[in-house]
Amino acid sequence: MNAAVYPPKLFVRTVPLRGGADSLVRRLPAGTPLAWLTGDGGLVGWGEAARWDGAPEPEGTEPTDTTRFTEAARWLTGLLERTEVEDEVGLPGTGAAAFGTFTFAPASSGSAMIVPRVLLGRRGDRAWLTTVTDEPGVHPGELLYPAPAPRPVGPLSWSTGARTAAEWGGVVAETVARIRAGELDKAVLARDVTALAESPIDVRTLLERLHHRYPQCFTFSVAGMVGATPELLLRREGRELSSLVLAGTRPRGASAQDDERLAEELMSSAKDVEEHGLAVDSLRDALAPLAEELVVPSWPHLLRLANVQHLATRAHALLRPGVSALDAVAALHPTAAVGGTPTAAAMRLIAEEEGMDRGGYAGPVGWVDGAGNAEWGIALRSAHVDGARARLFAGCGIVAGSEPASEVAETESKFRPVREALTD
Ligand SMILES: C=C(O[C@H]1C=CC=C(C(=O)O)[C@@H]1O)C(=O)O
Repeated sequence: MNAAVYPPKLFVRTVPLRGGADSLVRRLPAGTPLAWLTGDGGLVGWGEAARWDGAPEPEGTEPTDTTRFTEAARWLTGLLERTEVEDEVGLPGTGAAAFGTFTFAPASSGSAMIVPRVLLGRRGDRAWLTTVTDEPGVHPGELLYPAPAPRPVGPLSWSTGARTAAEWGGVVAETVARIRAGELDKAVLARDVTALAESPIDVRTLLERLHHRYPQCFTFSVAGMVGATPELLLRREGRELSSLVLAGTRPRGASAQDDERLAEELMSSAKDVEEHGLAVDSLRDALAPLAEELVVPSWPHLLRLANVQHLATRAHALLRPGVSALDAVAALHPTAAVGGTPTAAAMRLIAEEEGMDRGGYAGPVGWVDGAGNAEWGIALRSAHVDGARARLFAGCGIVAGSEPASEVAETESKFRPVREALTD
């Protein structure tokens, strides 16, 4: 059924939670949790009051096609028009809110938007509960039963994805040759590995471990996509937009001295500064037509995570009136941190060379509320979890100066967050 045609009428109520909500994950029932967790708060949800599933575009559709975003935006607008909201809190994420995941490429399946039946949120010392019903005045009073504790994952068997590490190194070498021949400037190539557990994986276990180990990241779970991404495609509050662009990577060092040496090497590497610059340029070019003001620092800073360190640039914009969060998501995806430069040539090369369907990996993932506030990350350091199976993804920006062996090593560092979250 195409839910986009007949969104249901919904009744939404948000109330403050006086006792706070210390661990959002610990409130989640098992099943298919919805989550967006940041250092100091976030949103978790469960149940489905309304859902949109994007139909994949036909094979051969232009890789930069944005139909899935416009369809989702149309569905959301229709839904919000038919929604009655009582909001006693009035913060970003209160009132009507939907979680979403979009595929990297238009011809993949997996784009979805979900309005949960129950949503629990926290921002600083404010916490709230939102309930969504099909009839007015029947909001259940007590929904915060203690949930059963998350289950360990148990033993896993690992297998190669579309390509072995060695084969993928060959693809990197081929891509470097195409870049040096002048076909394009940059392409972000990814590979996958699969883990199979003996019983369905409890996503809450992954969320808890990822959030604990990567508090600066955005830990998410939406329609099977689970991970902890450091890359913020956009945050929209009112008309203010911010974005954190990442590209250029080194591992963390074994000692403080080693760490410092790797950081200095990264900050002064012409190859990484070029790779980063292309990602920043793609964001600036996509955002400029949507913005009245745009501030992009001219030099990146260093972002240190538990597994890797990155070159990072935080951009700020004041959006033109009428530009919605999903308009901005559609315009910004894919930045050259996950696609390449020029975008269309890089998307074609990715489709030809990678030998796999990325699904939601490297696509936008996040949430949007009825007032238009939103946070969307890029689904990196992530896996698609389906029952007992998790398919993990990791990719690297390839430019003329890239070396296959170091790119293979970099993918291993980028698999680590989910690999370790799966390990009891
Ligand atoms: C494509 C990924 O990372 C991107 C984001 C940060 C740094 C990157 C890099 O240095 O290659 C990538 O552009 C990934 O984690 O799968």
